[in-house]
Amino acid sequence: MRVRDLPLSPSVVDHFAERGVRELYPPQRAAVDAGVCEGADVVAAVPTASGKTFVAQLALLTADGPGLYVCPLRALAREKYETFAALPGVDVGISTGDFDATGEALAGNDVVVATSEKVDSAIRNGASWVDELACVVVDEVHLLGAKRRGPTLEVTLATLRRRNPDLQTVALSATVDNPDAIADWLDAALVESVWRPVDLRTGVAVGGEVDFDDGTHLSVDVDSDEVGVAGEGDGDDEDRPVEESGEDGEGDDEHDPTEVTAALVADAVADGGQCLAFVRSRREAVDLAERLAEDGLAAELGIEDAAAAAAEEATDVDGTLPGRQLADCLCAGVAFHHAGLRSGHRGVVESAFRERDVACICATPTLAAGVNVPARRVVVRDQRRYGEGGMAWIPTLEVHQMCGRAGRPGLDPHGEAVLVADADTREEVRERYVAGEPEAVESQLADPGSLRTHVLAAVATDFAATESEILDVFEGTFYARETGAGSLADAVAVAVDDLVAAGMVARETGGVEDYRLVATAVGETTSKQYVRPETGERIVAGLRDAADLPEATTLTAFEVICDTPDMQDTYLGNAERADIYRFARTNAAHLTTDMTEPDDFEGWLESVKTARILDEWIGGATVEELVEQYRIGPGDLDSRVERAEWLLSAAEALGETIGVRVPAVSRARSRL
Ligand SMILES: Nc1ncnc2c1ncn2[C@@H]1O[C@H](COP(=O)(O)OP(=O)(O)OP(=O)(O)O)[C@@H](O)[C@H]1O
Repeated sequence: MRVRDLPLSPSVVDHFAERGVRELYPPQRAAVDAGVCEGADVVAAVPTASGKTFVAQLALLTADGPGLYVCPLRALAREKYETFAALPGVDVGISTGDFDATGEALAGNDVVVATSEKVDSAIRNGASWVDELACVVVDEVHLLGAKRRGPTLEVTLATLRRRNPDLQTVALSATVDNPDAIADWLDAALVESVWRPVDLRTGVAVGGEVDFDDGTHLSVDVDSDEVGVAGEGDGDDEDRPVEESGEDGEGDDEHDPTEVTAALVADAVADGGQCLAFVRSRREAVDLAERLAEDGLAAELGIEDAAAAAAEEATDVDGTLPGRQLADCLCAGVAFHHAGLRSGHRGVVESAFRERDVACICATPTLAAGVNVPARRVVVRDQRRYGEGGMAWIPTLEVHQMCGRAGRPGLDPHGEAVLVADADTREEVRERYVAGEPEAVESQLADPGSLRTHVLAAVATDFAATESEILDVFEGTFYARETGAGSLADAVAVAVDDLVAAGMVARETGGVEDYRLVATAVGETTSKQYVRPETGERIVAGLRDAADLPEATTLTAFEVICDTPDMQDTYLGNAERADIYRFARTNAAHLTTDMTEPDDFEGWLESVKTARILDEWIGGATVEELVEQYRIGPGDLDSRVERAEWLLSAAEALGETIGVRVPAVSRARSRL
């Protein structure tokens, strides 16, 4: 099937032809056969990098009105926005920030690219453009199974479909175990395929010997003189401490996973190929990159000048320690990539890799989630990482997404993914990740925190005034389709009680169930400001306490907003604990929490650390100084500043709602 035979304008056909897209890939053809160009609801579950974006574009370009492309990650939204904006004659808008705005400016666009949080927020704030949509495309729909994002995604999609029964829904998924359940939920045709534009072979390495699943074998020379650097884990999820990782081969360089990885990378680069190497934590990514930088990969690939230019670009972003480390690695043709890097640095790394100015990126699994960086060989050095219950195997779905980055269409005869194991883990690694199926997607809507948030939103937007009406709102969710909305009844009742106790919802007498649920003024503001009920409650209490302090300062304002579940945790190392403790004691007069009060003292001290960082930031400290002093990633600082702006603006709105004015809040916000 040819692109020019599709119902697309000639300029759009030319646009695709210029990018080498003339014939449809088999899964794309299947999506067309399923009616994606004629308004049909379609779920496409296909491997990484097999052309899902084109299916999205087909649906959006042929829809009978404006389209919405919902994307789980902001970094990805920007990339997709640029892809769509390049289409001739299509007006594209993007909406990823400003949690409390309706985004009415988006109304005139043909296509809007947004995160599900943004769409949810727009709905809560009464945006009318969502009712005009003809088509919604949800990318990475398997993220329904993610703890916080998943419930927002399914409730938002259910709400859009309830408000607009003619809405065409197209959902794109990685290969998962139950795509039929997702298709069932959306009453959509299922396109399921394992086809890939480049064949992928996956192998397990023990020492320098790799056995691939297609029966082929590869031997690489592992340098047994090197002393491995894997050994001091520091942080994942991504910045929590991790148990030592040298377990797989300490004292035996032949099996040191880092040296095996280095040998696999060197082998691919010697053959002119680029690599991605995945490790469990940020620290490991930096350590591995620094180790690989010793191997002269830039010279091997003949990219010294381009590598030096990429390093210069990285230096231009900032002068922080991670920035300098990155620039040094880039000079040697190697990079690292993780969520603690600033988006500017991540952008330099991604585009340098696409331009072939970097031989290898050492990354945490976040890179595998959607960013388009195909490589000849992918090496997954770590398959276990630290989680809530200790070291645990990484989900198969995630490892498959990493492996799926192997193989560049038209350039490589096949992609290669290698999982580094040892003699003891070889079989388990093979069974889990080579022979094993990815996990099924499971709804997380029953999680009490998520349910409280979405119950409050349903009441505050007047979609529901009784518990049974709340269940009606949830009727269209994946959870309800899988287990029946009725099974949520008890959990919804608990959520309502919690919200009443928190002063977010009130029971007014009268109505079909003898009472009506209404949002209190605080509940309404909390929902509109897009903060969680627990955050709203903490801010309200904090503002009242702050108003009673002899002198509330900007530190007070930051302490209040940092001690909420909507602010990210900031890791507090052993060495810093005493210092932050002293800081809290010295500044006790400016804090709303007495040191004897918190149930979770550690958590509160972490909040004080974040508050202190933000207070120093508005006091004029540079990114370089803060990164150095608090061992925080520059990207982490950026994201905390951004969240602080949002939470301070929510605090101002809540202060207005309860009639409590704390000038320090506005001062902190304007200085931020
Ligand atoms: N029919 C086609 N012919 C040639 N190239 C194509 C075709 N369809 C897509 N491509 C190219 O294949 C590459 C991967 O496509 P795309 O990014 O859409 O994959 P994806 O499935 O969305 O990946 P991800 O798993 O990252 O979401 C892109 O460079 C795209 O231009």
